[in-house]
Amino acid sequence: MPGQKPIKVALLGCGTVGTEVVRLLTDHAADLTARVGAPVELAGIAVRRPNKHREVPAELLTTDAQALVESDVDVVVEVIGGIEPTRTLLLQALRSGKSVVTANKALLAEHSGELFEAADSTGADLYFEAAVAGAIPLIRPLRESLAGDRITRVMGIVNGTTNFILSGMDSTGASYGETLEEATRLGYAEADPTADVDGFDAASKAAILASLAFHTRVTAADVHREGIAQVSAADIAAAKGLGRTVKLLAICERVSGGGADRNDTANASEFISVRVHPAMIPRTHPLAGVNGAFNAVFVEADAAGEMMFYGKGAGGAPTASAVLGDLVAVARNRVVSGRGPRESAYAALPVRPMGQTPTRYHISLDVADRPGVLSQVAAVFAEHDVSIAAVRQEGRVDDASLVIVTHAATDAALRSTVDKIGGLPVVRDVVSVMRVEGEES
Ligand SMILES: NC(=O)C1=CN([C@@H]2O[C@H](COP(=O)(O)OP(=O)(O)OC[C@H]3O[C@@H](n4cnc5c(N)ncnc54)[C@H](O)[C@@H]3O)[C@@H](O)[C@H]2O)C=CC1
Ligand SMILES: N[C@@H](CC=O)C(=O)O
Ligand code: NA
Repeated sequence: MPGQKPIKVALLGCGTVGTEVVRLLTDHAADLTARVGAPVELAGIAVRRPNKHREVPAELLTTDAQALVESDVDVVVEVIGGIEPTRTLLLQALRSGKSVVTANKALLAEHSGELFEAADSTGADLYFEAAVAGAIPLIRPLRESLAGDRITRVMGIVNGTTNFILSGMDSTGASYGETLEEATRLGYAEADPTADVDGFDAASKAAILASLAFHTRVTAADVHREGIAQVSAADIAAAKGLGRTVKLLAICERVSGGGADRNDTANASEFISVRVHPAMIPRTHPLAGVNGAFNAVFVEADAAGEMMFYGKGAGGAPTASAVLGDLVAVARNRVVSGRGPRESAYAALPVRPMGQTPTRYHISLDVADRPGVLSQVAAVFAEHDVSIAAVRQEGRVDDASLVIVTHAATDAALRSTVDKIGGLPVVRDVVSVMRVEGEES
């Protein structure tokens, strides 16, 4: 592209992902120029400690991220993470007409509204493929490919660290601590791994997916969130014994209801439900075979039917691949003075609280092996209006295990049922209580 003005890029952050972004930009410079139609030039890299980055050209490093954003660049690529200073830096970039590419799901899940408004104020692009499911193309399919369809459900495994831990516990019996350490060493875990383990990372991703799928602004605060800290070896063993496995699922659903006011969930004609929690799924379910740091997401749409997206959801290189894809897209837009998709939140569907979202449960109990136990337990379920779908009892010498799977029940009904059952003299221990997904109800 002789004579074509270069697209100048500011990179904010040079950790696990940033280092790989620099490598891909450098290694693929000629191809990127050909694909964009102009040279893509790294103008500077903002870091905290320049002496820790011997792998990147020293003359590009700066500790002044704000000055870099204010300089004569076209695109700001943000791979620092967290809310501040990134929110301020990206608002500044967008308000001065610079396109932004970010991998920062935590920021998008809380502040996408103001970021999109800042982008609209100047016609800048905001792209974020890396923010959900790393390398897997998922944001672009939802924002563009499926923009003409009606998406009804998005469900999947969107956190590599927790999937690495749960699949390790399931296959090798490895301890929770060991696998978390390994996930951190491999660059999957967030700077603070509690964001992964407590489900915050998956909840941010669920908020982004639900916003795109349902044309509604959904924030992390709208997402019901449970992490994996409470998943015990007993839960994993109970699941295995019944041909199931435990996964941390992000589930975004369109649900019919009975009004149109976003805050009036009792009378809305359509809601959405957005939740992240561990669940037992059948070992035959396609998500059961998604192991290690891999992610997989099912999307169901009226006309398209069912689709599954699978691949590497974490790690430096896979995430950098998604960042580079976005960089090429925004750079191409600048070359032709075009623009990518804006925010689409016109539907503004109400989010149904988890308390009104029934799910199925698996309950394992250690009980005394004597006549009448099952009827005592069943009576407590009936008393709380929780309907039993299946029961399995296995006797041992002096005690037995009782496994119950319910039809869909609310959290509140299930909790009071389990509390009362735990207090029955014939129940020795409530071994495991977990939601069940992926089975016919
Ligand atoms: N590691 C992964 O697998 C994935 C990460 N992401 C997201 O990518 C972003 C970056 O993640 P990682 O590279 O893993 O994190 P990291 O912690 O390895 O890198 C972040 C870097 O930013 C630097 N930094 C912090 N504050 C700064 C400031 N004010 N100015 C300049 N540099 C600053 C840190 O020193 C660090 O080197 C996060 O938003 C993360 O959620 C998204 C998908 C996958
Ligand atoms: N910490 C995240 C990284 C990618 O988003 C994960 O484990 O999936
Ligand atoms: Na992605």
